[in-house]
Amino acid sequence: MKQESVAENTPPASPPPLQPPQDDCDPQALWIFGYGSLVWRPDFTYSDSRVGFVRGYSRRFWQGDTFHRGSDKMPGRVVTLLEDREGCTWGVAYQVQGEQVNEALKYLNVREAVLGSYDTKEVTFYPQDTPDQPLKALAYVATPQNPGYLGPAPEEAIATQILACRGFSGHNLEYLLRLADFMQLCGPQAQDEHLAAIVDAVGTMLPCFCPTEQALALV
Ligand SMILES: N[C@@H](CCC(=O)N[C@@H](CS)C(=O)NCC(=O)O)C(=O)O
Repeated sequence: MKQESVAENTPPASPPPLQPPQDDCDPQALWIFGYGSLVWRPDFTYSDSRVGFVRGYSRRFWQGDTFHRGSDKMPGRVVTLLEDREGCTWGVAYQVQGEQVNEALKYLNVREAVLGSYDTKEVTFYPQDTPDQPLKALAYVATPQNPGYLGPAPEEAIATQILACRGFSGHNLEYLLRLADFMQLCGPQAQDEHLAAIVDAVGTMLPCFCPTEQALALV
């Protein structure tokens, strides 16, 4: 068997991993921005949280999901951020400090990157109460280059897909309605026309899909 020198089979040095944005006040701290399921189910330990928004992005149900809210045969639809100069997306920023940082990043790498095909991106987060004191935060964004990306579709078609899908984390309808609940809590200044149009389409179709008591059993 040909003896390869170490140099021949040593993989090229990969670029250093993207360093997540650090909190200026505490270099050990990190803010993580959630705008989909992270809004209601962060499932990692954090020290603080803020409701607020990011500018320059719109939220879209354009990412397919074959694990959490769908399957290989029937992929569900979950949200990603679309670059949009006029866009504004409301969500929750979570501050992690000390050991929480690595624990959160390890957990989210599996949940978001490995299972969800999301990449990380640095965003500027504006807390609702102190929009004049923005924070650098890490967001998980599904780009059009990832294999699960479904892209745009009429809201009625997205609603039909959501009504029909479920995965290991539950029904896709729960994902939609919990996000809609969060947006209700943010108040009238938090608008998401895309989300509202899908919720309206679901409301119109749900009675045709199944009687009310069955619909309630879905979530
Ligand atoms: N990255 C967005 C979306 C996250 C998201 O919804 N990711 C899916 C992975 S495909 C997830 O974690 N789902 C868990 C669930 O549906 O409960 C966020 O910050 O919330």
